[in-house]
Amino acid sequence: MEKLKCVVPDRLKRRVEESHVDDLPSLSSSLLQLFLSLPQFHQLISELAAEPATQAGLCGKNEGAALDLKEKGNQCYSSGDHSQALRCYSQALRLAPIDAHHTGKNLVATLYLNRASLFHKMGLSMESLRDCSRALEISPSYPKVWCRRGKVNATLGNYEDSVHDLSVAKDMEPSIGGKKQIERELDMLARHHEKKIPKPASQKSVEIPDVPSEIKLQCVKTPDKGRGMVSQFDIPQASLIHAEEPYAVVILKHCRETHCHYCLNELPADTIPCFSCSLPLYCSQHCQVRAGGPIHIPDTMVGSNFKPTLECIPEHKHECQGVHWPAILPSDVVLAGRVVVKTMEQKGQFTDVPNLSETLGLCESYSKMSPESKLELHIYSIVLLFCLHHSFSSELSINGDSASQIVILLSQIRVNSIAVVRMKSNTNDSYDQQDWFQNFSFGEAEAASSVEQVRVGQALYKAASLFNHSCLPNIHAYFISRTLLLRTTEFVSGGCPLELSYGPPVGQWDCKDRLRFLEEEYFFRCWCRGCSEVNESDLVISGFCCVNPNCSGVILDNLVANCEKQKPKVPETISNESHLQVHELKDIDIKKVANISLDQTQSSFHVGSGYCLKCGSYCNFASRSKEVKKAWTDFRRLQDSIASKDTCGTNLTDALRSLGLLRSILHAYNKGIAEAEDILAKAFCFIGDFEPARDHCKASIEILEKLYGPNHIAIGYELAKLASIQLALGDCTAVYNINRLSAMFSTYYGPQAGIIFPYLLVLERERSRIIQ
Ligand SMILES: C[S@@+](CC[C@H](N)C(=O)[O-])C[C@H]1O[C@@H](n2cnc3c(N)ncnc32)[C@H](O)[C@@H]1O
Repeated sequence: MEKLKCVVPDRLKRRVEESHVDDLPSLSSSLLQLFLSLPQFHQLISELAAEPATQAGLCGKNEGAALDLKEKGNQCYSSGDHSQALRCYSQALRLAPIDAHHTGKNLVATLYLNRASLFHKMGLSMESLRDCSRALEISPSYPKVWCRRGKVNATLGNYEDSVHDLSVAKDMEPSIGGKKQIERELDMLARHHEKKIPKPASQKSVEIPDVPSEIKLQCVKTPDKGRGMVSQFDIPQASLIHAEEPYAVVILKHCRETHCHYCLNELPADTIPCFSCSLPLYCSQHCQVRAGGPIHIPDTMVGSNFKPTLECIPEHKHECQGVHWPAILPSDVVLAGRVVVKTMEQKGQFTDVPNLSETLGLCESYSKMSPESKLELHIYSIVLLFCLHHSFSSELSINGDSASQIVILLSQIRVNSIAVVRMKSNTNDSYDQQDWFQNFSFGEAEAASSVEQVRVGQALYKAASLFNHSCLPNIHAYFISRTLLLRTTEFVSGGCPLELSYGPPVGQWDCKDRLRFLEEEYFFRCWCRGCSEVNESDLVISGFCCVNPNCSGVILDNLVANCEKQKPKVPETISNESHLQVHELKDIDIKKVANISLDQTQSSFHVGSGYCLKCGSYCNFASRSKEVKKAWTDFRRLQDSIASKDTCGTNLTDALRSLGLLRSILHAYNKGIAEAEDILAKAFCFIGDFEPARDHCKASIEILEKLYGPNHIAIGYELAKLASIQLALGDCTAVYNINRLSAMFSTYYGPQAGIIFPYLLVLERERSRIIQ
């Protein structure tokens, strides 16, 4: 990419810099001419798009490597290194061509059989059963697989299935010795079969609820946010208002080895690879078929030139010929490829990239992008066009019009695609133990109740792209597999905009940071209520306290003050505003003073770095900031000592002293104090001193309630930690906090709360135990 950027002459770079959407076809055409004349461009395309000449390519199948891994897996199995054996077999499955044979057997079927035997040995019977069935689908006349599946079914208590499988194995087994061995298995099975054990429950499948028919949404034109969605009628809090499957989706690179490339859920141990390339991994055949297409394999294909038959229009199909580009190009470019292919297939035309703006109806951001980003879009659009020409349709014309359509699409993806996230949650079996809370570890509770969301994919949802952003959102987005669900987090009256948060909301970041994030990521100046009206959270979140001990005012730094001054609307009444976030600030008059101070026509106060908004007293902001920075080194040290499981005696004392300092310098609701209190809670839990841990956790929550409002989901995660500490202390007030967090989670996630956040179920079980 950098090499291609460098060869673009300044004259063309200037054209890119000044270009608008209307200029794109001729500009794309000029860039295309340029690249076509460059040998390094052709070299790049052949590396990305040509099928690997040798089987050793990055994404191609590789029989030799698969056989080596199979051997290594067998050795590890024999020496008892089960986890390494599993890695070897799974990697071999990824590399083995579907038509490869070894010692007269299909290699893939043999690998599934070997992995099934390993799973059986490891006690993973369901995984073993699934692998046996996969092997039989490929090679239905493989007696060893029938025999293994018979044994696994016996372990699972599936008596009839077991007898059936072993009987088939016996009939197929060519050797007398082998037949006798299977007969012995059958006899043993009959002796041990006293009573039939019920089959284990099949894998959990999550129902996606329907949006109630009375929820009617409308797309309207707004004065400063383009189109937006509103409700036609009043909608109660916690209502599901929208559910949508993605138009296209792609897994992020860092999740390729850990999450299913189709549904984006975490991978089980018995992963399934793609039949045609070595890139994707799937959690089930269901996902593999949807992504790569079903496969029908005759058992009699030894030595034949077998090519798998791919049916329907699976999304990975055009990328899966062992070519490198899906592994190398950025995720949003691969996503663009999927969108182009899907659109062309839907239209049934394969020569020109269709007019995507018309087809998708999404807003674009091209003109607002930096010259550097624009040039990147142009280069990627041409590269992608060549890759699609090679892997998808050789009829696809390579011209300025098609390339410019892809430039627009890439700019649409920048502002309309949604990150698919998963909650990082520890579903450790130890939660099932009765005495878990007696052996409580804050680290475990924190991992379990972690607020951390991991981005696993990037997707385009056509209808959901019409929802605008607000830093004070009234709807919440979450995912079940790849389905996007939107739920109201408050009562929304008919005609009101329905807006979700594209980034950190009010309470998490101050206004200047939010504005910068939205400008950089989505190219717009946010005009939501949180960024256009003064709110208390933004004033105090990074504020300092007044030097005057009798004043409860707040002192802002220069950047925050400037940002607040630019808010065009300062609400005149404070107490009657129903939507205000912070209802019970002790020093509510900060807001009144802020309103006057920030409205420069009415105020004689200085609003700038170092002046108190309430009394106008001045403090040396720079020197106080330095003290705060220094205090934070103590908290970092404490965090490090917890992370390295050191005893933190002096570090804890230093951090406690620094908390006092922070409290004397920062405003009482500064987010930094909440973070410091949280670290202290963790440290006290670490040393098993739960009472101070509880107090620090509560102190942190009190501040967060002021910043986010009392019912925000961010408080829910903190309440999960507090309730865990209270349970460890045998403190029954945990019940109150569990009730609160249950209510919060069902507002945000409805009946799926326990799936999204499994730790909630653990806490609810504890609550039932206490109440009984
Ligand atoms: C995903 S789209 C939302 C639908 C869009 N308004 C439309 O007409 O298609 C995102 C774009 O909407 C606009 N937008 C969304 N929220 C906004 C806000 N709070 N303030 C200003 N513009 C906003 C921006 O132009 C942004 O790039």
